Amino acid sequence: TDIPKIENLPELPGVPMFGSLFLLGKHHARNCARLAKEYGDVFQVRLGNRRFIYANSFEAVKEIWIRNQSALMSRPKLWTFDVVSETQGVYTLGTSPWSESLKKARKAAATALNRQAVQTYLPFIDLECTTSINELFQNGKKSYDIDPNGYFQRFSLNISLTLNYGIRIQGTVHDQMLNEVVAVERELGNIRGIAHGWQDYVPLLRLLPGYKANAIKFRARRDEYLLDFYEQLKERMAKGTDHPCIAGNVLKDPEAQLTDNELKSICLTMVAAGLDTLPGNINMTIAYLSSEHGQEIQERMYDEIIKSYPDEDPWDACLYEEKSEFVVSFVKEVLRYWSTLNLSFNRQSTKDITYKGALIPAGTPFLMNMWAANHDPEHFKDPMRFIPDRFMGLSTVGEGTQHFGYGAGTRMCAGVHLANRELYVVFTRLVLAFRILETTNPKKRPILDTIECNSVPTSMVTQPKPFQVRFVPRDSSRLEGWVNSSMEKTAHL
Ligand code: HEM
Repeated sequence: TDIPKIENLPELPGVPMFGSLFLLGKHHARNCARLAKEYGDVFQVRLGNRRFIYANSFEAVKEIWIRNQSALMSRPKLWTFDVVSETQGVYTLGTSPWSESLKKARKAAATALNRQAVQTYLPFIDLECTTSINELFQNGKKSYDIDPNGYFQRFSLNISLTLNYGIRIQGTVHDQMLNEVVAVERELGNIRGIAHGWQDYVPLLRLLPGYKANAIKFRARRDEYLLDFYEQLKERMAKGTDHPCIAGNVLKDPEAQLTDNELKSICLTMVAAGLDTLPGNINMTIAYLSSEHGQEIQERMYDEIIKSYPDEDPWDACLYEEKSEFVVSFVKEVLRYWSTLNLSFNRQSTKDITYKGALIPAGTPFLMNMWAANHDPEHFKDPMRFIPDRFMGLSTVGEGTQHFGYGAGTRMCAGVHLANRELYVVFTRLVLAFRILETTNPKKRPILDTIECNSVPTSMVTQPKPFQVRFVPRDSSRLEGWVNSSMEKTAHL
């Protein structure tokens, strides 16, 4: 292995050349959680010729990712993803190893995504959320049974495009560009999945045709739409019709502190970052809400929302203030329960770390088994149950990390404020607008197991297997009123 065996730290059994790849199979998260019962919650694993440290409990993640955060700031490079980034010369912020340049680009992105900045994006959340709910409403008139996937992919992508380039996809969920971006980013997400490509760990496999060609093909398709978005922005700037946005601000500022590659890295990140994570959470939660327990949750949630906004219109007010403690707790439970990035993004240490007597040298890659930490029975009561009010009574400040849905420590998700507000608004409005029911066709019903629901188990992010639910408007004329008022308010965007 690249890193020699670490003393005083359990190691999973393996075979020559492949290490523990066969043992871990496609479901690293669940298999490691099982193996942790035998080998301890932190162990070393040989994946081909690379050595990784896996952390599989809430306490272990807290110890390594939070208490040792200054030592865990980098990301390892993997062969296939390197091919994707080869000619472009840039990584997304989430895949970049630590460097001064990354620090600058990350700071620029973090400023554009901080709590204050998110307040200025509320009209975009209003527009995109209304567009998706309205399309569900209109399509529901033809058939109540709908697969919600595309609706929230467009929601997420359009917000990213608006923030970054000042543009949005105007089409329906069948729009060609939307589907191209979703398909390509999904494949790139697969490539980044730790369990996906054994060629990352077994160099001999790289000689087989296909791996490199596939990565290059998807990289080329991504380059094409990134260029297209960039050109659209430049065209608008030339005509003076551009909207304020991250890329535009950098381009217009003669003293911009960012290089071309740093800007490119931000653009790449913005397009990719929320595209699967956010819809994965929304869609699996819609699936859950259609279940028997989901019916109870929807009724409680509806009452709680109405109670929390007594003198205001909740459709509008939920944009500005997260007044319902129940919905806030529900959102946290969504992130904990589904753990859609079930192995988070891997990290690499920049300094030695000592863990329970084991000296782990700088340069070692680490994997947070987010799924295992978020379902750790030592930390969470009934971890396998979805309990919407689980986090009620816990203040958002001073209670430490409550779940690891956004990772932890120095390289924690930079989009957390935006994502939290998006989830709060989407769930509040969905419950105000509809009763989400099970479809009458049993074959189209969702799989609700947090691991089995994933159509590509080796991917980086959970991609729900296709399913349908019924969206039945609670009150069509009220919903029409809400849609019309939001559309009027956001018409200028
Ligand atoms: C529900 C939605 C989301 C989830 C569950 C999620 C989760 C994550 C996780 C687990 C990481 C890795 C953190 C770590 O290494 O500890 C991450 C990184 C990141 N996320 Fe998110 N994310 C979401 C939405 C977003 C959005 C909407 C954006 C921005 C538009 C965003 C921007 C980023 C960036 C820039 C990083 C890289 C941070 C770094 O490496 O320094 N995320 N996210």
